[in-house]
Amino acid sequence: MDIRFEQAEARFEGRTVLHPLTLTLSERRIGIIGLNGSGKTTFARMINGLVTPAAGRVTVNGFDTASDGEQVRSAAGFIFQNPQNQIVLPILKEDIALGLTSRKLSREEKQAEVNAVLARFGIEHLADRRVHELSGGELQLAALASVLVTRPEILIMDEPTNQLDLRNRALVEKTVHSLEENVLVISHDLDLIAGFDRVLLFHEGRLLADGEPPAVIDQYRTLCAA
Ligand SMILES: Nc1ncnc2c1ncn2[C@@H]1O[C@H](COP(=O)(O)OP(=O)(O)OP(=O)(O)O)[C@@H](O)[C@H]1O
Repeated sequence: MDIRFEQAEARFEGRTVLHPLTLTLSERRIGIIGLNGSGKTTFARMINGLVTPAAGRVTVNGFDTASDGEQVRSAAGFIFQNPQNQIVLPILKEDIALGLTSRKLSREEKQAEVNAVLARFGIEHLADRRVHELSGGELQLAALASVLVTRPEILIMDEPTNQLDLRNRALVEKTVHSLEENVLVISHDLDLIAGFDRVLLFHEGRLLADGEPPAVIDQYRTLCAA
């Protein structure tokens, strides 16, 4: 994984939401923290081209997010804050199969891929369930499965444990730690990112701290106490 921000800036309606930022990301587990409205989601969305820079550029494995959207999105999958927003079809296995549309696979091969990804998260029993009937934790795992079936190298997750009870939170945490993919996680759950390789702290649209979890988390606590 090679993600580069080169003086990349984000603006909405003329207002700078992320000030020009230059950095390279290559670590396997990266946490993104900061107060509400500090620019975390905007930063994450810039990585897979959902937000394109108003100035500067962002590249993923050498592909420019502004001009090579397709390559960028196939390398970097995004799991939204509300997973129900990204599930399109009513039955889980059909929704997951949708992610395989662009691959030239037979019906049987598609079925095998869907089964494999469901098994990976221990949710085979949910294959025929209606998505709107799933619990928050099940939905979170279903969203993971629907993105990972496309085999992205990088997985970006926006507050994956936010609405979960302790049990489902533990389940999603365990899953995040066991993923082979490179993972970037925006989270207010400091336990989740404590064991990560690198943490980025955003504040008022700027990168305030960047380093190993203990020091950056300490700085965040100081900021919250101020
Ligand atoms: N599409 C948009 N149009 C206008 N303003 C936006 C848009 N998206 C984000 N913003 C603004 O950009 C700023 C940063 O928002 P962002 O969602 O990146 O913050 P965040 O750190 O992820 O916040 P939270 O923890 O609350 O999810 C906020 O002031 C927000 O109102």
